[in-house]
Amino acid sequence: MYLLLCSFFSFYVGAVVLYRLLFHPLHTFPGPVIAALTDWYEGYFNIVKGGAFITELERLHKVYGPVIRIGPNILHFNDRHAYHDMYTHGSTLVKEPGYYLGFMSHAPQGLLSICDPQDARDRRSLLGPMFSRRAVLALESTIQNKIDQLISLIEEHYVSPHSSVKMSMAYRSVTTDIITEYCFAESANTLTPNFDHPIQIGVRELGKRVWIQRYFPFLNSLTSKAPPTLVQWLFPSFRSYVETKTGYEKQIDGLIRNPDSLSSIDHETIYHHLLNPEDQVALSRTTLVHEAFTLVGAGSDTVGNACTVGTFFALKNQMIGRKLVEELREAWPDEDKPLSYVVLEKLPYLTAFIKEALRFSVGVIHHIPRVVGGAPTEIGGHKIPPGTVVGMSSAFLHMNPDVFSDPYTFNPERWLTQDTSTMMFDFAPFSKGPRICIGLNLAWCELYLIFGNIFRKFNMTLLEAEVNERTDFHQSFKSDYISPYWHWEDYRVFVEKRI
Ligand code: HEM
Repeated sequence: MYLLLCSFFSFYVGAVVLYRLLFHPLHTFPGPVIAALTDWYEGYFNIVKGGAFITELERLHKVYGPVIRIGPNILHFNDRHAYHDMYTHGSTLVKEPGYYLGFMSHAPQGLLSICDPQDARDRRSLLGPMFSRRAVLALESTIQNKIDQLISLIEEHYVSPHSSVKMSMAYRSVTTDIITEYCFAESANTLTPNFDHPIQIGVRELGKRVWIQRYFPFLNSLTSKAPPTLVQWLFPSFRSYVETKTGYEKQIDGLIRNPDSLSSIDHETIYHHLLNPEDQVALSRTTLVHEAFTLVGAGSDTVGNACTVGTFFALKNQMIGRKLVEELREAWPDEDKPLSYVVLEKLPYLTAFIKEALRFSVGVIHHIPRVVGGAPTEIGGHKIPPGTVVGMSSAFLHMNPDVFSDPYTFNPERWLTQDTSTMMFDFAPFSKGPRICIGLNLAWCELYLIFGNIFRKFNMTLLEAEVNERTDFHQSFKSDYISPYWHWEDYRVFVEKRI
């Protein structure tokens, strides 16, 4: 019996190997043999090598060319035309459920994980008004208030030659407080003097487990079904997740019990749009909790990351920092009076700087996988069979020397040239097409206000000793945990008040 089972198993494995190597519709695409056989090729780099698949992709494209087979049924491209075929014009391609329901297994009913195009359109139509430019301008003062809190904390605790600020944590604290206040009119209040609120520490730690969650989503189902106290006891690092979830549930339960209380909330929130939608079925309590997790997750680290990267390069290259400050000082002579977003966004150097920060910080560094629909589709000049999973990390788009000359140099000046249309077409920090980031208006506003205030009000100096000079994409200076993790991101700065 044992022998029979072994023979059957060997026969099965042999047949799968033969099929994947010789008969699978993707068998003519180049790539490592092991990747053609198993999805665990990518899994190995993601989990065992700590987010190193992005570096491996760079190597593979050098060896095999612009299109490579990175899994039995997955192709990765390094070709700007392919990017636009998949995302910009790719409304027929849909999100790949295995990926989204895996890494978002704590919030599968939130917008980010919705794969069906009609369902996504429905949800976007509910959330869209909350994140329109008009809505962002209407809530600008709530964003500015949080930035004022950040400025006060830095002034009170760090304007001294004896202390320094870890900017990544300062930025993540302010962006978390902004997104929670903006969405719920209830800030998470993570802006604390040491910028070490447990939510911040927890999120960064849990972020590094995103690949475990992606490949073993059932672990999340288990923890979400178990009593919260047991989860916290078994996994102390889940504490902030459990507490955050309980906080969302409390607010949502209160609103469901007493919908009239919506009118007494300080300002418009997502619940004004999501509770009792006019032309859609009411969203369940679970869906509301998942949406809250999605918006906070998508809207905090991303902006914090762009701020961390931009500040690093503005301080590393003093010329960039000087130009920023000169422009800000001229436009904003009295720093005690706030300067509005609509004025800041007209400043050419600040605008160029923010675009460069977004280009360099990439946004979402992992390729965002899409599935080819019912008919073969042309992508980057290749006929791709239905059912194939395709993708391209926007790091390859942003670091393409044919469009962004000397791409590994952080250079805001590139955006000050006459014609930036080709660069703008390939500028995709928020992705493109029907599933483009829904929070991009809010993100731009935050970036102008945060950079504007920080560089106008403080003179910052990088603690050189802590800085790893490597900023090119060919070295292992970054990790792909869906968001990028920069190995130098924990740099610290000395701060002086600018007079
Ligand atoms: C610099 C800041 C930001 C960057 C670089 C960024 C980047 C992105 C990218 C690349 C996507 C596509 C992801 C995918 O298809 O898998 C996305 C989607 C999304 N983003 Fe952002 N984002 C930023 C800020 C925000 C903010 C402030 C919010 C707050 C509301 C937000 C909410 C979302 C949501 C809900 C989605 C899913 C949209 C959908 O699937 O239809 N993002 N973002």
